[in-house]
Amino acid sequence: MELQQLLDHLLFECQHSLTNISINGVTDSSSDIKPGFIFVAIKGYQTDGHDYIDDALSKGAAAIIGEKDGIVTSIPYIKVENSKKALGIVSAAYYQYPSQNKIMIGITGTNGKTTTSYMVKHILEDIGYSCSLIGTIQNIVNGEQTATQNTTPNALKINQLLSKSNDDIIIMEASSQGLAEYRLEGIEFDICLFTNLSHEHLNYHGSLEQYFEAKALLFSKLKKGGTAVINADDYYGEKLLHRLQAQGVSTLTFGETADANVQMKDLKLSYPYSVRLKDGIRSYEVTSPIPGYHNLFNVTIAYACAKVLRDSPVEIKEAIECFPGVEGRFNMVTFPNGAVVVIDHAHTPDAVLNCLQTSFESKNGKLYHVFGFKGDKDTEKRKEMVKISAEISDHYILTLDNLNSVPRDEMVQTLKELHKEFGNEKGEIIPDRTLAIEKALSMSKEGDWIVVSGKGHQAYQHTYHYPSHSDKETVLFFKEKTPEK
Ligand SMILES: CC(=O)N[C@H]1[C@@H](OP(=O)(O)OP(=O)(O)OC[C@H]2O[C@@H](n3ccc(=O)[nH]c3=O)[C@H](O)[C@@H]2O)O[C@H](CO)[C@@H](O)[C@@H]1O[C@H](C)C(=O)N[C@@H](C)C(=O)N[C@H](CCC(=O)O)C(=O)O
Ligand SMILES: Nc1ncnc2c1ncn2[C@@H]1O[C@H](COP(=O)(O)OP(=O)(O)OP(=O)(O)O)[C@@H](O)[C@H]1O
Repeated sequence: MELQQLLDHLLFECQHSLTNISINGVTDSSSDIKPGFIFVAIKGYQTDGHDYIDDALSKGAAAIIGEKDGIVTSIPYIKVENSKKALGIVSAAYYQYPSQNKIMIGITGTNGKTTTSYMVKHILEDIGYSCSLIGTIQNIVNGEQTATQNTTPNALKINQLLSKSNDDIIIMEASSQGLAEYRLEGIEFDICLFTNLSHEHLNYHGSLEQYFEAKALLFSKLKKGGTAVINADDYYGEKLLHRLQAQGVSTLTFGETADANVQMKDLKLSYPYSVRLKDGIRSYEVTSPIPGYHNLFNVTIAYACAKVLRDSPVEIKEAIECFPGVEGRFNMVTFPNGAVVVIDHAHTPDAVLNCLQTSFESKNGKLYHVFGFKGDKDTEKRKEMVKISAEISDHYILTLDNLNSVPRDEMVQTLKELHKEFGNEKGEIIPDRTLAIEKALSMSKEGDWIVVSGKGHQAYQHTYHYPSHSDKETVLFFKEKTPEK
């Protein structure tokens, strides 16, 4: 492809002639540069891609894009305002704007993105579409699963996945960091979903308002004629709704609020969980295959999203009811003694509240809660999570989660302080996660529920007393060791 063609939508300065330069690929990683590539130098959190410009020259790059002034090279140096944004614009051009040729669904919100994305995929496949999925647990393209480092990968990776996909529809989770870091630059959507907004990632965004504005960026990427599907019960959902309506964007709302387009009525908050969805003059009772008030919302948003593409409520309802669930989202394991263990990814106060509340309403005995906090992440949310656990559970065990760069002793000290300040006499601290789970299990009896939250599908980052690699593996290991009654 001609270099000039790639730069069509980019604002830049360049001292070199840009004619007759052919580009064979785009990359922002010096290790992937091949002759004829354009190298986009990005200043990251760990490394500055501009330091690899000499490397790019020696590997035969045909042009460099960067945001630093005063760089002199023998090949065109294309100076832009923001390299991350430029990566999006250039990648979309190189892969010929693949998002324009697909039905694109983007999902944002604090909680429920992963669950909803899998549910939407399941429904749409059930009614005859093929779907790719880009999200937290994995990417699935043409039925092939690949590991992912980010919920929302960078713009280059997204365009590569889109151009590889032969599926009809792409369902993407859009994280606030992804949106703020221009990972969705150059991507357009047919349907954008807003699940909810609550306390999370404030270490990154600074305030709830800024966090909301990052989420709201997704909706500026709607194609002409696209639809925004919004939680009308949520304060920020309502704010977004008014903003989009003022811009003439087509919207579809859901929630318990009376004027929602898909109104949730008669919520049944015990097994079998169900909700009646009032959709215009029609009304459908839908049984949720996964427990919890929060999952009734996920069912509703998935219904509303599918309905935008195919107005077949009965087919959609039937598909929802046979949804198999998602790895690490309210996964229940029943022990021989009759206790139930729930493994859940809840790592925000709102998610912990939902997960504990659901377990509280389902238990027939005591409720135990094993949880911790990821190092380097939002620290402000921790006290709320401890307060909620102290309030709802009968006994909580604070334990370790991913430490990231935080030393173990420092995190244990943090747990002690949180326990002292916001917990109560019902709690204790067992740093080793596998021992914490073992302790909760040893206390449990028939009818008790044990919630192990925070990690869900994620593999352990550390080694513990028992040699397992995830909460699921730990729980199943103990289940195997427990004699049948
Ligand atoms: C803090 C953050 O956002 N980091 C993201 C960022 O990494 P970084 O800034 O550290 O990158 P870097 O290593 O400094 O490299 C900068 C540039 O130099 C280049 N480089 C680097 C080394 C080299 O030898 N040669 C070279 O060219 C790199 O290719 C890159 O272009 O850019 C990477 C590529 O896009 C991301 O994978 C990475 O996400 C990390 C893994 C991460 O954990 N991010 C979190 C904050 C995040 O984004 N989370 C959300 C989900 C949140 C949630 O809801 O739970 C997500 O979407 O994943
Ligand atoms: N609609 C919802 N409202 C509130 N909490 C929810 C909702 N859906 C799921 N949760 C809770 O949030 C946890 C994470 O759910 P899910 O993975 O679907 O969300 P997410 O937005 O993708 O989060 P992450 O990006 O961190 O994975 C679940 O394990 C559950 O405890």
